[in-house]
This record gives sequence, structure tokens and C-alpha cells, in this order.
Amino acid sequence: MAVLAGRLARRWCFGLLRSPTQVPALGLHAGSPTMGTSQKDFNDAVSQVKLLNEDPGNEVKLELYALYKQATEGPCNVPKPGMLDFINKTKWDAWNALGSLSKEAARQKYVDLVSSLSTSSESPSPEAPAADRKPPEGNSLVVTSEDGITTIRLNRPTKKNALTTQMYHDIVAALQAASKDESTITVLTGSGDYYCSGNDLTNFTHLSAGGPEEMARSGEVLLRDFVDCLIDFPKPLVAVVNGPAVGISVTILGLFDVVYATDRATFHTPFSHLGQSPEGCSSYTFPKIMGSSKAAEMLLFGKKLTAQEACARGLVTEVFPDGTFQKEVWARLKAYSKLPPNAMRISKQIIRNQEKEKLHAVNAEESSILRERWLSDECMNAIASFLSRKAKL
Ligand SMILES: CCCCCC/C=C/C(=O)SCCNC(=O)CCNC(=O)[C@H](O)C(C)(C)COP(=O)(O)OP(=O)(O)OC[C@H]1O[C@@H](n2cnc3c(N)ncnc32)[C@H](O)[C@@H]1OP(=O)(O)O
Repeated sequence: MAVLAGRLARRWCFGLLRSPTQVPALGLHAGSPTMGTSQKDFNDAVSQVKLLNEDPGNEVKLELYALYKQATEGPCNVPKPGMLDFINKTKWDAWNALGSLSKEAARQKYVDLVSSLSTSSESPSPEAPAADRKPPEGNSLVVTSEDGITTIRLNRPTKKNALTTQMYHDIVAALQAASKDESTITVLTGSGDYYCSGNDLTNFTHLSAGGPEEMARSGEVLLRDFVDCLIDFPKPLVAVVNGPAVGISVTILGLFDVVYATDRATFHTPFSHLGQSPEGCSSYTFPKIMGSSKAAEMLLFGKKLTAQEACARGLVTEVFPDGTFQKEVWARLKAYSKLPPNAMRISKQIIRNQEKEKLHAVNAEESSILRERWLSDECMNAIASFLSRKAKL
């Protein structure tokens, strides 16, 4: 349990705590006095934590939190927070893991830990070389319009372009704008080595006052709106799959008009592994595109396809060698973008209109089923598992 708590903390729990001065947000208040020889040292250490030059990192912050609670309140005897209250549960786990450690021993460990941090932060290491530093997470979505093509680029390469809640909203807004702009073709692609790793699993940790039920309810609405927008998109919609694709970034491909992929791309829908169920209308489009047994292999068993396999199954239009992928694809799209826009729009309408109603109904049903799935133990355990790094899909 202690290991899990530590891992959870390292992965995501304290993502909100960017500055060491925010450590008190964990509950590290200089509270009631503690007895014993290290009382003053302990109080000094509590003050010192707030003055550290460098962020000690989430794992250390969690350790500090647990030791502080043990030193000031003794062994953990408060009720365990609910499974979905990830942050408080992780803090509780860390405190509880200290078992019957005495207050005095906890104070001593706290003081020793702070002292080791203070020493290391007094001698700052030279700045890391640029290649070792991760670029800042700036604009997660970049929209450009050029040569008759509006490009919506997922731009979180350090997170494999995982989709945050904000990004779903931004993609909807970008599609709405693209449907009315001067461009003839709209493209979705990714920055970096991945196309998209699907839904950002930390979306599940952002609980509002309404708790998990509210999170699931708003997730259902957002998912439905996002997919509806793809179903109704009036212009040719092209996916330029620049690398591996996971989850919802794969399922929605059935709603695109054309899908070009690098030969480095893979296509993976690990819904059962995550205790979830298909979305993006894939429960309807995949059997239609590739036949029901091939669709089941992907959607039920999470079989990962190579780009060539996805092309053979009809999910991908054409595969290009990675070395020439960008050049070849964009040259082709530029040529297509010069075709008469109204003709393309009308042709798309004829093709899609036949099943639009069906697609909207499927989307509504998939979204509603997912709302229930998100509240299931299977789903919550799988997400906690990913966040704790126990499982890599
Ligand atoms: C409105 C809501 C709609 C929801 C609809 C339902 C949607 C369902 C889905 O999309 S299900 C699919 C969800 N995605 C996943 O399960 C993928 C999870 N990620 C992985 O398995 C791996 O990260 C990987 C295989 C994509 C890449 O592995 P690797 O090459 O080893 O890289 P890292 O794991 O080190 O990843 C780098 C960095 O990115 C973070 N990250 C990657 N994917 C996600 C993700 N989906 N959610 C959150 N974070 C992700 C990863 O944690 C690393 O972060 P770090 O650098 O450690 O801070």
C-alpha cells in the first residue's frame, strides 16, 4: 500500500503543487506543539520547508506530509477517503503506512529529511542541457490555416498528446470555426512521436464538488458533444496519423473521410483493460468497416494493429514510409484542397447523410453507457493502476 501511495503521488497527486511554498496546502500547518527534545528542531524544520529553493518533488512532499501528520497527530485513525477521492486517499495511505511509528521518531525523521533537502538546495546544480529539459506545456492545441487546409494539431508531445478536458472543448471550437472558414479541407494531426494517447487519464482525478457522479455526468455530455461535432462536420475531414494512436483517437477515425498513416503508427483501443467501453461511434463504424469479428478483436480484446493491418481492415486509407510521410501527405492534401469546395461538401453530405441519424443515436448510447462504466470499480481500479504506473498498456 505504501508503495502504491508513493507511486500515485509521484505520478499525479501533487501535480497541483508546483511550488514548495505550497506544501502547507497538504495540511502542513505549524499546529499544536509537540513534546520532546526535538520540538524546536521540528518547528524550525516546518518553517524551513517553506523556504526551500527547489521543489523537492511530489514523492518527498508526500513523505513530508505523512511524517508531519504522524509527528503532530500520531498514528492515522481518521476514516479512509473514498476510492475516487484520489488525492486525499493517497495522502491517507502515506500517513497510514507509517503505522505505529512514535511521534518523536516521526519528528526526528521529518527533521532529518528537511535537513537533507536544505543541504541539497544550497548547492544548486548547473542548469540542465537543453536536450534534457522538457519543453513547457504551452498551447495544447494549435490551429493553423494555409493553402486551403485548416490543421488542428494536438500539441502535448510530452504527454503523447493525451486529450485533456480543455482540449475536447478546444477541438469542438476549432471544428466549428473550420466548418465556416475559407478552407476546403480540415486535418487533425499530432506533434512529436505520437498521434494521440487517447483520453488523458488524469481527467478522472479532477473531481468537482458534485463528486464522481458529477464528473461522469459532465464527461458524458462532453463526449457526446465532441463526437456529435465530428458526425456533423460538413467538409472533408482528414486524419494525418503521425505515430501511435490510442483509445478515442482511434475510435473516431471511423468518422473521418480519409486516414493517412505513417508506417510507424499503431492503432489500439484498450477499453476492456480500462474497464471502459467503446465510444466515438466505433461500436457501429468498426463492424461496418472491418467486419464484426475483427472489430471485436480490437474493441473487446484491445488488439493493437500495425498501420498495415489497419489499412488492410479499411480503417486507414493509405500507409506511407515514415521518412517521407509528411512530405508526401501534405503534397497530396495541397492538391486535393484545390478541388471545388462545394462539390466536395455536397459529395460528403450524400455519403454521410444516409447514416447521420444512426450515428447520433449510437453516440448517445455509447456516451450514456460510458457514464456508468466510469463509476465502476473495474474502471476506477484500472485508472488508479495506470496512474500508479503498475500497468503500461
Ligand atoms: C470527455 C471524456 C471522453 C473520454 C472518452 C473515453 C476515452 C477513452 C480512451 O481514450 S481510452 C485510452 C486512454 N489512454 C491510455 O490508456 C493510454 C495510457 N498511456 C500509456 O499506456 C502509455 O503512456 C503510452 C503507451 C501511450 C506511451 O508509453 P511510453 O512511450 O512509455 O511513454 P510514457 O508512458 O512515459 O508517457 C509519457 C508521458 O505521457 C503521459 N501519458 C501518456 N498517455 C497518457 C494518458 N492517456 N493520460 C495521461 N497521461 C498520459 C505519461 O503518464 C507520461 O507522463 P510523465 O512524463 O511520466 O509525467
